Amino acid sequence: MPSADLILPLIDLAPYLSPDATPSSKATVIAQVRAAVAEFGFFQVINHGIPLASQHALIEAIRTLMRIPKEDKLAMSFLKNPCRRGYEGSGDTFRTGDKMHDAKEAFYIGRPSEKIEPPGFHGPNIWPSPELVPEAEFRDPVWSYYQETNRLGREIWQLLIQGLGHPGELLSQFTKKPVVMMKMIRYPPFSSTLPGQFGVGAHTDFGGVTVLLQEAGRNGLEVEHKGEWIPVPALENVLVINAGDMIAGWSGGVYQSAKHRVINKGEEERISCATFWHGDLDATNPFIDGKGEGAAGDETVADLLVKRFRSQFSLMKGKKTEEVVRGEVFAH
Ligand SMILES: O=C(O)CCC(=O)C(=O)O
Ligand SMILES: [Fe+2]
Repeated sequence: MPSADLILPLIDLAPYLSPDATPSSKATVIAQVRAAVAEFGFFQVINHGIPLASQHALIEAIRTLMRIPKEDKLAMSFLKNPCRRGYEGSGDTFRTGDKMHDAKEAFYIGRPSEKIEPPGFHGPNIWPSPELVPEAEFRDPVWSYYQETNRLGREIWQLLIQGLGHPGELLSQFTKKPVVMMKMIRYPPFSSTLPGQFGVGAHTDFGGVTVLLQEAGRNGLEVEHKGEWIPVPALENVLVINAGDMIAGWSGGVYQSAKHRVINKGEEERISCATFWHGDLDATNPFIDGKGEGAAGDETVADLLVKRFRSQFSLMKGKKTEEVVRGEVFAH
């Protein structure tokens, strides 16, 4: 049962991001973020720097894309793409241990690279042809939001690094060409969902920082906290931030990676967009500089992502390591 009493912390990022932020106003935000991620693994933010118009344009773009004919969406299937970019149909994701596949459909883009780069995290994006969806209605607003959410993901990473007592500049050693995947999601209305089916089944995120935009008023996200499910209200111009397993592990357990799930109980579709800001493929734990807290270990971002993708999805059962490494079974 979702708990009505608990709410996630709501953090104002202005005292950290604004041009007149001072060392002391920044320190306050760093402490708030540390406390929230240590307790809940999740928090919500205001004054995050992503313009409202850009959020609205993104949501409209996702809605537009999801309305094109099914066969045109399937022609862009992420299952056929070596870097897992493109369209994920309802039912394509089945987490090990789930009773039923996810109801959601989604579309993925990431850092664009001309060539497919092993192990399959970097490569060209897929876009619908302009005849199908004019660039002004999908590609342009999506790309512009991707860049904004990238900037915010970087700031949150820096906040987390500072929260463990390290200088924020450590991030520039950790990342020059980070893996940043963006997943645009549509949840069908409740009446189109099978009995017992979740929009997204309970899971933790795999990697670094997740920045989540929920369409205002379309609730459905719940976060597990001490055995209870906390509903996360979908509020206008409020983003949700959470830490993934890589951060939790690298922080030596100071930061939490909380389980969460989505059930759209409404009679209207729900649109959301999650950006997963991981880090450079060959980067190792940025929380270690010999000073602050942090766990030891020399695994890279690529090692941890591949390991998690292999263990979580049934899709991967029976797949050979070479196939995983080629990126054939890479999904969020
Ligand atoms: O759509 C949401 O509100 C959450 C999505 C999510 O948890 C995910 O894609 O990992
Ligand atoms: Fe998630």
